[in-house]
Amino acid sequence: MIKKGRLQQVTLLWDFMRGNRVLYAGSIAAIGLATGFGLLAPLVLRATIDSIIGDKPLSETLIWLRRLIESAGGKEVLVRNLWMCSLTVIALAIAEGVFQYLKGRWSAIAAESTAQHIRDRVYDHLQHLHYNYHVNAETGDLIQRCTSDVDTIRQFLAVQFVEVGRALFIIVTVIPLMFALDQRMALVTMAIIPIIFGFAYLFFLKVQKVFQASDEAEGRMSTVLQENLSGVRVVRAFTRQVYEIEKFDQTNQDYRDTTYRLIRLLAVYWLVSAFLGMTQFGIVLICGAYWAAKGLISLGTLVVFIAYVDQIIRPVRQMGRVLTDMGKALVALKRIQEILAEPTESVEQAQTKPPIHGNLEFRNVSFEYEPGKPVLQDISFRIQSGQTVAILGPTGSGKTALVHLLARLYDYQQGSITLDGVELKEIDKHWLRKHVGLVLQEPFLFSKTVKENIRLARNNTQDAEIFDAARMASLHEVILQFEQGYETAVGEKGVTLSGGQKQRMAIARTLIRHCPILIFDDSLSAVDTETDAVIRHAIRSRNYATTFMISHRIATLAEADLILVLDGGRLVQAGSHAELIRQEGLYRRIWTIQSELEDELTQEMALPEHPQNVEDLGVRFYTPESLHRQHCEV
Ligand SMILES: Nc1ncnc2c1ncn2[C@@H]1O[C@H](COP(=O)(O)OP(=O)(O)OP(=O)(O)O)[C@@H](O)[C@H]1O
Repeated sequence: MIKKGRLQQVTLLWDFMRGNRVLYAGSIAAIGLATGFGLLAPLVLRATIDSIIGDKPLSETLIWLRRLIESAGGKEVLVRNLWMCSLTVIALAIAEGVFQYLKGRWSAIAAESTAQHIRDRVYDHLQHLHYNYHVNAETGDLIQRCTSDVDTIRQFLAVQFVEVGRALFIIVTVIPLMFALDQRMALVTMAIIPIIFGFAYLFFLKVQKVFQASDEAEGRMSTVLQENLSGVRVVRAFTRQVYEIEKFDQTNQDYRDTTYRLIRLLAVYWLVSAFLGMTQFGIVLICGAYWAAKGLISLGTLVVFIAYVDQIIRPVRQMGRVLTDMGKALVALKRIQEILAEPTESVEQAQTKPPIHGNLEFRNVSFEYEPGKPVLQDISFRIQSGQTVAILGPTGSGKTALVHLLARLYDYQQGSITLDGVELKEIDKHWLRKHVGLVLQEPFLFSKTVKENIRLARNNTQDAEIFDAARMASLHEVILQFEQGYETAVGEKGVTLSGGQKQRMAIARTLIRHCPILIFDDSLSAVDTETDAVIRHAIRSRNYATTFMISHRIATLAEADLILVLDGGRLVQAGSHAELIRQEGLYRRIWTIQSELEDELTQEMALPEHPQNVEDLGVRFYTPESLHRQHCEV
């Protein structure tokens, strides 16, 4: 009985084959015809040996062969023109070749098209999965599923799938034909076939597990490789090369070992099945020769059975390979099915698309990523459209979580958030995200030009608008200094740019969207204090958006209309800068430390013997915010 999981995979494969099923059917028909022509040639030889060269009556040959012989002028004509028999055999071989070619061509086209269809579908599904899925997914493993797993399915469909058609064709044609020719010889020809088939099936069961292990080992190796390449700068900075090399070596070795096991198993399979096949051949030869010598079968019949034993053994031996590749394809299908089974971001019915101005109210909002582990608890505050809210708090206090809720990247479990009076959960997610500009903590730049990277947020943005946004992000002058200006290519993740430049580019990219709600998640951390102020003022003077600003730098937060101080997921303080420095609490403590450090720094820089270059003072390393982080983490 087919297991439920396997049935689902077969159903999925059938679904993937949609649009190409006629081609698959065509290629199965072609392989059937090719096999058919291959089977006819020995029959022509038999008639030639037994009834044209020999003296067996024509009545003993198959009816259609008799007709063919008669239409060619009968035995007398053919015995003088044996080349006609040879020509028939050659014509049959050509016909077999043509249909083999058609089978190969059609199945390859269908398989390529199916693979394209699978990749499209998986990619499309990945685009619609929940944000959290991508946060937790291993990119290397996902890439492997979208590429090498799809290729495994493609190979199975292109080569082995139609082989099943050949095997079926042989079962329904050759076996009855053999019994019609000679029952004893037919039984002898099939004596070992069940053993070969049983062995192929056992091998399939064994090898399937090894294939899965090999596939998983490859996935682990790809993940290590991908993570290492993405984080190569961290690896270098922490001189972790040796550790990373050892880690890669380990996964690489695991992959090699499982692949070795696989190769060993395959080698054993081909060896044993070849031995069984040759034994079967030997039995046919010995019995056939013995019965032919005794006159129980004709020489032509012996030739036919010698040809047929090979015709049968080849696909039966191949069955092991077919089943193995099918096992591999089923494993690959299972891994693809796992992605497709992941629920996409729910597209709730009757979601509203209200005009968005940016008046927000949080009422007793609580949120957890995982059940039982609250990240935000009982958060309440209210802000008007166009106001700026600053969020301060120790690492892990829930600042990012709070702004994630605003874009509905996650939904809160308790309380209520209203945007312009409408409950946030009732607003269409895509509509909301169109109106919320989120600059992430770690900006990602694509391997495109500077201009393309900024335009990414809005396709039809005019150059003038891009320049304007870059000016607001204090980036325009910097870009103009690049050799090719806005046409400069930035590598994957913008390796040619500094951290601050990347952050400013991400800001410019968000600004061109003119969203009524803007969120800067610690997006100015790599920018120096002065540029930070310039950017903030430019944004404030030109934008009327409700702005959320997460930062560890008091100078960045001080001008906000409302400052929220989070600690352990709770809102411990809220108010303006003036109000908060009058209160005992986290905000005043951080402000005091940062102010003292700033003063010390100013004094030191004023001393003539000290270098004037801020970088030389190591200021980036000892900035108030880095000390604040240490303070907050205590
Ligand atoms: N996808 C996630 N799944 C489960 N837990 C998460 C997830 N993302 C964050 N967390 C946890 O939620 C808590 C709050 O994280 P959050 O990123 O909001 O903190 P933060 O205040 O922004 O910190 P930082 O200043 O370091 O950016 C942390 O304990 C973090 O480990």
